[in-house]
Amino acid sequence: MTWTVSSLAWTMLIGIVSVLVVAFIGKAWRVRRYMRMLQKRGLPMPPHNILFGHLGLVASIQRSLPSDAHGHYLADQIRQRYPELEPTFYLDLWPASDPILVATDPDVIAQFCAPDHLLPKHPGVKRFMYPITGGYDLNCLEGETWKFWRKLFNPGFSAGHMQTLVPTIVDEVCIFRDDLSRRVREGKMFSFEDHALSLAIDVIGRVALDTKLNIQGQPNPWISALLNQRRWAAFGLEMGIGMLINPMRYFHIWNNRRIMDKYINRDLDKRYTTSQKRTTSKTIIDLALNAYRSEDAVAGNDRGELDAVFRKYALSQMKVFIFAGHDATSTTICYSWLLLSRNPEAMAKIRAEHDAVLGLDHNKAAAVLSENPALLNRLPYTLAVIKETLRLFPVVSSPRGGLGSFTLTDSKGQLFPTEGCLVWAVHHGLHHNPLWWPRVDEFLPERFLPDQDRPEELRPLKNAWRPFEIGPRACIGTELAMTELKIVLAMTARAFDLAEAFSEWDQVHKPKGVKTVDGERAYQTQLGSAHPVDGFPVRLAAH
Ligand code: HEM
Repeated sequence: MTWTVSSLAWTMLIGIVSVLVVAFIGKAWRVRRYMRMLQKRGLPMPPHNILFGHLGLVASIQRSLPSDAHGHYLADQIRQRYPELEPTFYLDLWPASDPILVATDPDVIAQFCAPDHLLPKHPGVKRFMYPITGGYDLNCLEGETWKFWRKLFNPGFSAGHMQTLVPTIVDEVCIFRDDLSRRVREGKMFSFEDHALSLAIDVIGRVALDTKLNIQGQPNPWISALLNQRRWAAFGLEMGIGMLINPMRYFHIWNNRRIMDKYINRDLDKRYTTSQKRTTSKTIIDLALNAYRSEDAVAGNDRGELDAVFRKYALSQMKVFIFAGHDATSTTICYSWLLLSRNPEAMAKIRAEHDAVLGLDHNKAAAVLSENPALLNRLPYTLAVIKETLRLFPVVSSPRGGLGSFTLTDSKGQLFPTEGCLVWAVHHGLHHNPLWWPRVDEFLPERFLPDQDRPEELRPLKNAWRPFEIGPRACIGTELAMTELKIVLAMTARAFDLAEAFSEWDQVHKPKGVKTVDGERAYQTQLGSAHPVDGFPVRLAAH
């Protein structure tokens, strides 16, 4: 009997494995044949191998890059290897990914991000966001549910509302500037990114939760859990199968979520019970609670406490704002400082603009801005520096899911089917393509000056600058990010001189393997979005 049961179990196991192997080979065959069919139609792709697709090419690119380089470098690395390849092309990385349609052509990207022609988010977005938000957040939602929440939160990010937030942001930047002054006195190498991250978290804490998180003062358990959660987030197989199925990954995701939810639930409940009335506040938490109270008012309900469905969505939304609200902004603070430190002429121009608009005493910039927030609109060179930083170091890209009925057309009239594809608007590839950008690798803020102050040959092409994406799913936090970045530069550019300290960092940490991307040591690494590698080590002096 024992023999019979065990042989039955073995037979079933072998049967299941055989079915899986046959399904795997069948799918591989279909994907490779599909790619060959597209290739025969003349659609662009790098040389395709019938057995391995483009896995060999990508493996060879990966070997030439640092092991922790961000995935968005891939598109531009392929362009460099195949300069005659069109800016929209297919990549076959199955089983690591669905077939990919890489888009670095502004007009092609505009076709699937446009209001009347919008592809849905790729399922990888939800997979990626799941550990961080649970997946019921603005970034992951679709259709009517997405529209409802987007409309609800839009007033919290309007340009007018941003002006009212300037004094609050200035308060937080004062702490940032004082911490940097302390670093100057210490005279040691330190991670600039740690300070930028803490600042951006404190700012979004005030804007979203109306709470002074004070991360710049001391660690906070729920924010530590959120930051730790980024390590476990995966779009696809990029962290390797071993790590994906590692039980410890699931334990960390569960535990971090437990810690985050406890804190945010407490805030939600406190806010809801202390004030049962609608408020005029435009913080994210109040906008969400107001909507809930309105539902009650219309239905004549008195639910006493928040219901489970609302709580699930509200929690997810608070987390996406705290996460997205600090992540890309802090990276941009780092890279704007890096680029200014490498370009003394640009640094001199931005300082001159601040002297002219905010007064000669940089210590008074905080008071001047708090009193007159509209002065931020009179800093065109500062704005141009930020835009050029986001061109050279974009932080996020836009992955969409292809549809059977949905075809893209390039300038030659070639039709690109999208069914079953990850349709990937790669902002890094778009911003680094010499087809769209003259003197593509140079830091030239002048590109983004108003028409009368800009050399005509540097005029940016329509739709080619899209670090926040364009269209209905564009970043809701654009105004906040731009306001915050301008304030940071206005309050710090004249106070400090920064020197990147990667050589010193390397001497201490002795990293192994390749440590540059196209000669750039301060390359971007994946941690949530694209972050400066090694925490951006610097030395700072008073200016
Ligand atoms: C430099 C800073 C930032 C950059 C470069 C950036 C970039 C982006 C991009 C490219 C998208 C679209 C993603 C896609 O198409 O799949 C996006 C969406 C989003 N961003 Fe940002 N972002 C920044 C700052 C912020 C801030 C400060 C907040 C919050 C206050 C925020 C919240 C969001 C949210 C909630 C979405 C999803 C919007 C929706 O689908 O309706 N971001 N961001």
